[in-house]
Amino acid sequence: MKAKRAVVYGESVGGYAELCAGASALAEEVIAVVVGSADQACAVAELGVAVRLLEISEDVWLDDCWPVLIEEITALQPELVLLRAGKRVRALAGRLSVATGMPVASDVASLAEAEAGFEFGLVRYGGATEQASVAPSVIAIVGPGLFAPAAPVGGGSVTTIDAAVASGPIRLMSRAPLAEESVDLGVAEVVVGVGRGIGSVENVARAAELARKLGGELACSRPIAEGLGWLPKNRYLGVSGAVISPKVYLALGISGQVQHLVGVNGSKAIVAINKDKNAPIFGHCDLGLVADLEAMLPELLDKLA
Ligand SMILES: Cc1cc2nc3c(=O)[nH]c(=O)nc-3n(C[C@H](O)[C@H](O)[C@H](O)COP(=O)(O)OP(=O)(O)OC[C@H]3O[C@@H](n4cnc5c(N)ncnc54)[C@H](O)[C@@H]3O)c2cc1C
Repeated sequence: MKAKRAVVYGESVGGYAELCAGASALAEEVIAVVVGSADQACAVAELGVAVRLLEISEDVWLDDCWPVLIEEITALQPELVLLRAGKRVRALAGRLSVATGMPVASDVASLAEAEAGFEFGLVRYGGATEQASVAPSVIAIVGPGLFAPAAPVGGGSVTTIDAAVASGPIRLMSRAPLAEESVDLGVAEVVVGVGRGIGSVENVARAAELARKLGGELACSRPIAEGLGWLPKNRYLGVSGAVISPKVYLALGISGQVQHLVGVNGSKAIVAINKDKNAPIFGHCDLGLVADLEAMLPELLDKLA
């Protein structure tokens, strides 16, 4: 049976589009809580949902908003809360769980209606297995790609939450632009991932060019971002990085360890190029090419010129 009410919190409009689609399949009423500006709230309302907006200025520390948000969500008495996975969201989920008594399901791999509540699969052991659980109500932390995004249909509404945000012990002193450019790999339809087999910074630039020609985004395995520092950390995929589900994931010189695959095995198609025919990635891809990237990359770029 469908739940009566779901509340979603998605951080970006793309995040809300996915969560609203998932929530409306599972609950009769969907309410989106937005922390930010009226413009952001209107963009979310375009998805056809009721938005509760906590309007804040840029100098408000987001964590200070949690008490208001928690009070708001608790009063709404939802059976389902969907939170888009992100760095700050786990702290919100824990505090919300204490306030509402609802359990938190993090790393959710599947979510469906059950006879009395919800049945969800949780990623375990770095993606090696999935554990099924059932609960009458749940706060689910959901990564990109679990639900196909809802298209804007209009007809939503925006109501402002009338509450003051009190300053906590941490004060926001100033803001500076991020040194890393921001990227939402979760919304790209084509992702080109480079691993250690890419071999050089020059080849990373070639892979970036390939991604651009394919209309996609460039991503990588963890060692490329954390060890070699050839790409920023927000571009690595996997259990400790971003999780994607593009139409096509092109893995270049990636061995296919489970920690990486957790981030990409929601892709509709995985195409892999690796010079080692025994590389584990070949056991997980739809199309595999045993080839040396030193020769293959220029050829691919040439073909797409
Ligand atoms: C707790 C923990 C968390 C982790 N989290 C993540 C994570 O989130 N994401 C992640 O990616 N990793 C993660 N890792 C690391 C993970 O275990 C692997 O070490 C990593 O994914 C391997 O990266 P790689 O495939 O780029 O490199 P390698 O395993 O070194 O593979 C390189 C591949 O390139 C191929 N190759 C070499 N030269 C060429 C060439 N010229 N042409 C074609 N192919 C070539 C080789 O045959 C090889 O298969 C984690 C590890 C731990 C312990």
